[in-house]
Amino acid sequence: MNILDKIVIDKRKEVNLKKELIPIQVYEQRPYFQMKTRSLSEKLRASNTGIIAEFKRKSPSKSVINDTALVEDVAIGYETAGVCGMSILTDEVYFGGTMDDLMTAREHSDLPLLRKEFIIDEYQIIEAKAIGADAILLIAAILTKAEIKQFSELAKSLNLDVLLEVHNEEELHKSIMPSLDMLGVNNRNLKTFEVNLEISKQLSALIPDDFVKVSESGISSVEAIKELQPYGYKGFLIGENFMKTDYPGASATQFIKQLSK
Ligand SMILES: O=P(O)(O)OC[C@@H](O)[C@@H](O)c1c[nH]c2ccccc12
Repeated sequence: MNILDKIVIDKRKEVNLKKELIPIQVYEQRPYFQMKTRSLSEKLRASNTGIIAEFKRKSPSKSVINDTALVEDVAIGYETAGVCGMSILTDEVYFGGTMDDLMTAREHSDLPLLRKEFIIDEYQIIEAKAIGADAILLIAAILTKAEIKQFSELAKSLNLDVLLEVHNEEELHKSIMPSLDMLGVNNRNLKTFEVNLEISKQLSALIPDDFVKVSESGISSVEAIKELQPYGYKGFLIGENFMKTDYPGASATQFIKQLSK
């Protein structure tokens, strides 16, 4: 069994348990549930840099990346750096994130916030809105076409932006539908952890122009972004390159300065 299959099995158990503890109606009463959301895709479209910076403590591929940085410091740092949005892992078992991380970032910043989660149930989308997210990630590798449609339409009805992530042509073909805002190409194969930026280049021509194109993972230099921009990419999701440093916000500031030159 690959790691992605394992994560999904655990996630189903986790969500089923949570559903019994916290009914959806409770989430629908939360103040953030009524909050006006900020559009990540519009911000990317209007930006010349397009950085989505991630808060990631650890990952199955790298183990610990940063276990001392505080999410509030990083959120403020990223916002000061001028990123377009912040991605926050809320998976605890494999990525060391929590829903509290997202709520803390929400309290300290006005950035569009992407809930980075393995979404396999509508419940997690309601939850995302209730904790203050502006956008959700959907991963084509773990969803059927019908689920992608159902989940993205629910997200749109809550005014959440949708970033749909693919890693190959087959996933891309089953995913293209009007209820998505952003199409992300993950340069990392979630089953083998192999990273290759060429995947973004190869798939770019197959993504219709109505979607904001995002290149995800393994981006560690300004040069890499300059290389991807001619392929139509407007968004760049960067985690480890910032998080592996002592001051992720300061690293993002340096990076964006260099990119805007
Ligand atoms: O740390 P990196 O290599 O810059 O990658 C960030 C982000 O793209 C990565 O964390 C990611 C992309 N898709 C995911 C899906 C689930 C968990 C994590 C991810």
